[in-house]
Amino acid sequence: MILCENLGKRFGSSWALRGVTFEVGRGVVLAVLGPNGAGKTTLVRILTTELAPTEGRAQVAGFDVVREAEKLRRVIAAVPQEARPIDFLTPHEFVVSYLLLRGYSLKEAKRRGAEVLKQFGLWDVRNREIDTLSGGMKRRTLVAAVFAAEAEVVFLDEPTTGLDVYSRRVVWNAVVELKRRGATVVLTTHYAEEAAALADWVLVLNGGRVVDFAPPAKLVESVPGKYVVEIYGRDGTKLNSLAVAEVGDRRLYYVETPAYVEGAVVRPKSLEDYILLKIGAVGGHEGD
Ligand SMILES: Nc1ncnc2c1ncn2[C@@H]1O[C@H](COP(=O)(O)OP(=O)(O)OP(=O)(O)O)[C@@H](O)[C@H]1O
Repeated sequence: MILCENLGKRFGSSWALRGVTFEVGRGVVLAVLGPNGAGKTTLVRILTTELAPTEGRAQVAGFDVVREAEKLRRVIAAVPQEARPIDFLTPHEFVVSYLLLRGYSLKEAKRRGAEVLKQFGLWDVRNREIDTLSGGMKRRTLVAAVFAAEAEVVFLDEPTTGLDVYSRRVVWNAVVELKRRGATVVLTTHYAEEAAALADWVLVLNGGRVVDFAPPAKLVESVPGKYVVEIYGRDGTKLNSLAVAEVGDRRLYYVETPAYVEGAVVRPKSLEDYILLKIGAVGGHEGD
């Protein structure tokens, strides 16, 4: 359903993406993880036909992103990173007009619109001007419209950034339902727990290169030990740890068995630990 071969994008003299190769099938949720500037948005922009690659090739739903861009646009839907719904419309008007633009009849657009506005907890505010809604509700309106469109491939670039815990889960449910319907979903995120909760496959980018491409559980497995002892401003060298991640004065010790240290937090390892160890160690945090 999505195929990239040696995909690269250069801006001026620097490469935002280089040598990106991977393939995912239908009904798969792919999370793209990586630090700021890793190339996540550039990849999504190429796959949604917004940007042309400098080298390599990519296919989405059987269409080449350059040569068959027109056809491809009909079977995908996307929420770009910083997109906002049109302010002077209401959520109802916005969702219905989005569906009309995508070729739904007015009757179908209204029916489907009502369905998703309820599902996304926007029914009570459906007739308020979007301008008067909170940032999270605006973002939910946008995701609701894209979700309503029943596209074959859906791209969500940081769909839950800035959302409260309830709204985040509303979006998560939408992703699960898209997958259940057989859609392929590409999701960029900075939240490891989001990727762990939703993704079948994770593409990890750093500095424009693929660092890993694997199911989330495999990435967690690659973290040494079973537990993490997090200590702030103190030494934990007596813990016999298998690996250590350092974030300023905070040290994370990866151990086989949980150990008690005063003032420490002990927890099972997670996908976040994979990122801290693998990306934290090699990554540059541009723009942080
Ligand atoms: N239009 C552009 N012109 C020049 N450089 C660009 C352009 N778009 C992106 N870049 C550069 O390409 C690199 C990758 O950027 P991209 O936005 O894809 O990263 P990202 O992983 O989405 O980052 P973030 O997590 O901060 O959103 C960065 O170094 C960025 O500065």
